[in-house]
Amino acid sequence: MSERKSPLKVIPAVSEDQLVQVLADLLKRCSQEALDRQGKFSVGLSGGSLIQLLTKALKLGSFNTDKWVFFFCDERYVPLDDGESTYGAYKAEWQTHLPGIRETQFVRADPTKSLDDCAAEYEAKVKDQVGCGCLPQFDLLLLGMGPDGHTCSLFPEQPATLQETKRLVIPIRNSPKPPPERITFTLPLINNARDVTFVVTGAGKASVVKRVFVDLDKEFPAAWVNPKQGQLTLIVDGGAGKEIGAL
Ligand SMILES: O=C(O)[C@H](O)[C@@H](O)[C@H](O)[C@H](O)COP(=O)(O)O
Repeated sequence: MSERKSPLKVIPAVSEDQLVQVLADLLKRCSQEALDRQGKFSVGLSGGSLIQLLTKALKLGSFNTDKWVFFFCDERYVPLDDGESTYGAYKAEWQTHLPGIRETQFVRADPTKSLDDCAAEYEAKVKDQVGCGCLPQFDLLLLGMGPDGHTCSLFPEQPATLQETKRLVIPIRNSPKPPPERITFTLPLINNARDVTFVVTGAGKASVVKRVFVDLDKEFPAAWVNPKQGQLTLIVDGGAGKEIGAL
């Protein structure tokens, strides 16, 4: 077990409605702080169940999102119109439910480039648009966690990815979860964010939630998320939080 740089804030939710409300409250606080500070709000998105939960939270909050910019903490290396694309999934969902969000507010990866170039170019986009010296600082990263303890596209089977110190976005080959090729944020970028929030649901993840967030078991990539100065938050439902006494 190793120390956290800042205390973990656990927010349990008894129902999906409550979880969506918690997420909306978080977005309200983080966006307000960012807009007051720099007139722009940079958010890193993840895929999976977060897509629909976030969509519901954005609808609930009725936010003015004009100055919000959306990045991808990881992305599958597939064409943008492929059913597996995380960007594609957000685009489809938000076109229907949040038509006020413009396509230009997404900072997308370019899968027409080679995988290495795609990752390097995405890093350049992050540096250019999030800025703040040589190590960009996101206002908020929204992360999911798989039952294997992966987060972003940092998988337990590929521990070398956790040792990256220079590159902020790296290519992933042979991902244990399909599709095999991806790009992902690395720990230096993730751990430099002002707010990092995991949203984890389902009883199937209860034991890994305990091993990651209580035991800080470094076997699991999610346990390496430890913001240097930022706030780490875990939003869980009753199932995912049941072994940490969250509810
Ligand atoms: O690219 C992917 O394969 C997914 O984005 C994946 O990394 C997901 O974020 C986690 O597995 C958590 O997903 P759930 O919240 O749906 O379990």
